[in-house]
Order: sequence, then C-alpha cells, then structure tokens
Amino acid sequence: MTQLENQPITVSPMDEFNQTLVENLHPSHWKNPQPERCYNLVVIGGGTAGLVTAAGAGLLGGKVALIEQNLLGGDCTNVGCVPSKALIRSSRIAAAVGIASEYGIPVPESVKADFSVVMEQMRKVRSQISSNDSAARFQEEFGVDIFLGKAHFSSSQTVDVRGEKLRFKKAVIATGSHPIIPQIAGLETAGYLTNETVFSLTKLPESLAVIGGGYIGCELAQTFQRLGSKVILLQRGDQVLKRSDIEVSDLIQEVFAREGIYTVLNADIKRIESEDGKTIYYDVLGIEEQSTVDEIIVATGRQPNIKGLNLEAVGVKSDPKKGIIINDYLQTTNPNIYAVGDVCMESKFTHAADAAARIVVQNALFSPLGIGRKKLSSLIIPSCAYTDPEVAQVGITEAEILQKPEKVKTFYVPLSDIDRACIDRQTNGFAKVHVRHGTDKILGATIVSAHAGEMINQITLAMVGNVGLRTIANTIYPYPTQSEVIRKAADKYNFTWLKGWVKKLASIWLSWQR
Ligand SMILES: Cc1cc2nc3c(=O)[nH]c(=O)nc-3n(C[C@H](O)[C@H](O)[C@H](O)COP(=O)(O)OP(=O)(O)OC[C@H]3O[C@@H](n4cnc5c(N)ncnc54)[C@H](O)[C@@H]3O)c2cc1C
Ligand SMILES: NC(=O)c1ccc[n+]([C@@H]2O[C@H](COP(=O)([O-])OP(=O)(O)OC[C@H]3O[C@@H](n4cnc5c(N)ncnc54)[C@H](O)[C@@H]3O)[C@@H](O)[C@H]2O)c1
Repeated sequence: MTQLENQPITVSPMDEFNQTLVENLHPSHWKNPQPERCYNLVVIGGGTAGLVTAAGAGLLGGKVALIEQNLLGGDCTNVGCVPSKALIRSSRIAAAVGIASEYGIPVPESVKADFSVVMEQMRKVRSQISSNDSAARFQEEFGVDIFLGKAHFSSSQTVDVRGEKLRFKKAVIATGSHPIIPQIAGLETAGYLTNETVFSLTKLPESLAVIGGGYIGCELAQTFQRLGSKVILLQRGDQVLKRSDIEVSDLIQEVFAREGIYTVLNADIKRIESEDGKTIYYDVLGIEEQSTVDEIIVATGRQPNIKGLNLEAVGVKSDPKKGIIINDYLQTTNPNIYAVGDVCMESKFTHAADAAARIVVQNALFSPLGIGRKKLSSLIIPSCAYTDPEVAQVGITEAEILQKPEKVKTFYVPLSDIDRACIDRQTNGFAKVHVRHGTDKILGATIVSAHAGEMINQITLAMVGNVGLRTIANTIYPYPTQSEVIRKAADKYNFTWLKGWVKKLASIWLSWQR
C-alpha cells in the first residue's frame, strides 16, 4: 500500500465501514507520543510482521515503538487475506447457488450475485476485524508506542518519523511488499487494478483480464468469474500456481475451464490498446491473439518495500527483488537490525510473518551472546491457495522429491475413495503424503480438496510434534469426514509393512489355530 505523507488516509468508498477501518488503523485524531529516551525495539511497519513483533516485545515488558505510514494491519487486513477471503466466501455461495438444482434445490437462473452488497459485506467484515489491529489496542493492551508516519534510519541508533528521532537498542524492519507492475506497452494508459485497488470496486466489471496465474491471480479470477464477470486469466509460464506440481495445476485449470474462465498459458503480453475497452494483444507460442475487457487486474508477484529507508547508511544490505538480506536468525547485515515478513522472506504469507516475528522477539531481545537463538529454517510453514478446491501444501515439494526420489515414499488417496467426499459431491482432489523411505516419518504433503486449508493442519501438527504416519493410522476419525483421506493415506503406509513379515507371521499363527 502507498500513501502520501501528511495527507489524510482514505479508503474508497468512504462509507461507515471504511470510516471505522481508518479510525481503528490510522485515526485522524492520533497524536504521536513523546518518544522514550531509548527503546528496546523500534519496529518499522505495522503489518502482521510488525504488529506481532511489537505485541510480543510489549507483552514481555519491553519499551517498544511501532511506526506505520499507512493503515495498521498492512496488506493482510486491508488489501490482502481478509478482503479476498471475504469475497471468496460470497463467491462460493454464488457457485453453490449455481449448482443447487443438482442437489434437488431448484433456483431460478435469474438469481445472481449483487456485487455492491458483496463488497459492502466485505467492507463490514474487514472493519469489524480491524479492531484487532487498532492503534488504541496496541497502545493500551500491549503498551506499544504507536507512531503514524513514514520512517527512515537517521543513524545506526535512531529512526526518524515526522521529524522525531526514536533511539533504539534493536530495530526491526517489517515494511512488507507491493505489487510488481510489468512493463507492458499501453498498460499505464489503459489503467489497471492491483490488490491495492481492487477491493475498492463498487461495480462488477462485466469482463476482466487477470494478468498472472499465481496465488492472487487464481483466487481473484475464480472469485470474479463466480460473482458474474467474464474472466480471462493470462499466465506467462506453462502452468498456473507454478509452485504446485503439474497434476495440481492441471486440476485447477480444468475446474476454471468448467466454470467458464478462459485460461491462457504461455501468454506473452505484447501491448494494450484502450479505445473501446482495453484490448490486450498477446502471443501464445508464436501465435498472436487478442482479448478486449473492461478491467485488468495485475497480479504478477511482489517486490519488497525498501525504498527511502536509508538502509545503506546503517549497513543493511538489500536486493531489489529479494529484499533485505537476512541470516537464519532474521538478522540483517547490521547485527542490531532485524527484518521479518514479506520484506525479506521467500514465504510471503501472514502465518509465516507471524511465526517469524515471534523468532525476532526471542532473538533480538532474549538471546544474550546468541544463547537460545531460534532459526527461521526450523519453521515448518504450510501454505494454502483458497481456490475451490483449495490447494494446501506443507514440507517437501514435488520438485525436491524429483531430486532424490529413492529417499521418499508417497501415499496417494483420491477423494473419490472417501465416502464423505462422494456424499458431498466434492471428489475432485486428493491427498498425497510423503514419508522418508522405510520409515513413517512425514516429510510433507499436498492436499487438494474443498477443505484442504483446514485438513493440512493435521499433517503440519504431526510434523511439528514428530508424529509418524503410523500414529495417524491409529487415530480414529469420525465417519464420514473428508479428513479421512489422511487416515486412508496412513492406512496405505500400514499395508506396506503388513504385507511383509507381519503377514507371514500372522499366517503361521493362524495356521496353528486351525
Ligand atoms: C490479495 C492478497 C491476498 C493474500 N492472501 C493471503 C492469505 O490468504 N493467507 C496468507 O497467509 N497470506 C496472504 N497474503 C499475503 C499476506 O498478506 C502477506 O504475506 C502479509 O501481509 C505480510 O505481512 P508483512 O507485515 O510482512 O507486510 P505488510 O502487510 O505489507 O505490512 C508492511 C507495513 O509496513 C508499512 N511500511 C512500509 N514502509 C514503511 C515506512 N518507511 N515507514 C512506516 N511504515 C512503512 C506499510 O504501510 C505496511 O502497512 C495475501 C496477499 C495479498 C496481496
Ligand atoms: N492464499 C494465500 O496464502 C495467498 C493469497 C494471495 C497471495 N498470497 C501471497 O502473495 C504473494 C504474491 O502473489 P502473486 O499472485 O502476485 O504472486 P505469485 O508469485 O504467486 O504469482 C505471480 C504469477 O504471475 C506470473 N507473471 C509474472 N509476470 C507476468 C506477465 N508479464 N504476464 C503474465 N504472467 C506473469 C508469474 O509467472 C507467476 O506465476 C504470493 O506469493 C503469496 O505468498 C498468498
């Protein structure tokens, strides 16, 4: 998110919900406090990473200052997870209504989403949630000094905000990321939306091009199609959700095609002309094609917010693409300055920022001489794309398995083997659980299912607690649940050793009984 210094913050449309949002997250009446003589921690950026760092350090009794230039809560609350998942919820209901007659509940075809109400409901939910991140709460509940304004380092012991110098023992950079805008001729003139503007729409675009088939692109493409737009998804590479294995990408693409989304892989966008609508000219493997739409969403990846922080002056090295360079303890090249969240981490997720922020509190404040420091690499970070079906993953990736296939054994169960998935008519998906060869140690999993984001937590918990697949096989799951797909994968593991010497011994024993 970007906002000019010294201008009142507004979030369009400025209805009662967005007014509450702004009053919680960047109150117009806010007076920055008188700075302490010296802070244990000065945190720059009040998104998830900064808020969790500041709250943790404040709760433990530290003198903490948190500086935010725009809305506290950062991308997640304002222009990321929260609004996107609120729209996804409405779009799933729209999709359910669309197939209701297959379940014996006929609904007139004229029933369609009311986009302005969908957006209003999203704004309402977002404003309610925003009280968790409010300036007042952080000041009162966690004892954090909240400074609103743009921060930069003025020396290796001080950060400047609105002319005030905040002196620190340790500082944390948690400034997040912003969308990359590709160099496409005519894009600026045509105009486009990003995650920073799309949630301010009040009118549904009749037709929409989404550029980029990653997390944001796939989630928004399906959402808008289900809410009534005609969507074309233009992805540069040869698969959507490119960090997933090809089987997953193909499955999602098939679902998109069934729902009417026109997905173009290997799209090389040449130029955009804006006369009657926005006409996108693109090549696919040498053949030129074109599509005219009302709106364009750009979702082509992220770039770190590092400009204007005066990093060079304090010895903090950064890379324009990767962001701030950190070691495994989240320390920058200046040992008194840490970084956390999207500005420095490959895993750009709210839960990753949250988990890493807890490490920063420990490492920056409670690890004298490095004793008791925690490592970023020790975290097991799951992920979930909230398409329908959802795509959740944890641990070892398919690409890593391909590098050493002999070391990994995979147990695969399609959802069509699971009674509850059949009953729900949600059989499009599967669970794949990977273990270390010859053992039941879980190395990772991929789950594609309507509820994959909820289901993957069982695997993550097992990995964190070092619980093997054999224990999962011994766990009773209520019947019928879709989570049984995980137990079935564990049963498959059990069959591998049951088939061997156990079966031989059992048959000898049983032959004696006859
Ligand atoms: C559309 C979308 C959907 C998403 N959905 C999910 C999801 O479902 N699940 C999930 O886990 N993740 C999701 N993410 C990712 C998630 O939002 C980010 O990983 C997370 O917000 C990162 O938190 P952060 O604190 O590192 O950065 P941010 O949230 O970007 O916060 C950084 C803050 O720093 C402030 N700042 C920057 N520079 C300065 C400065 N100089 N002075 C003062 N303040 C400054 C910014 O204004 C901002 O508020 C989504 C992202 C997007 C865009
Ligand atoms: N459910 C979630 O957890 C969730 C949801 C949304 C976003 N996020 C986070 O936000 C990050 C950013 O999301 P994102 O979707 O912008 O990035 P992304 O890296 O996931 O995907 C960007 C895609 O755009 C494509 N691309 C790049 N340039 C292009 C061009 N010129 N034409 C066509 N395609 C092009 C890339 O090949 C890539 O597949 C994600 O990596 C994720 O960490 C998470």
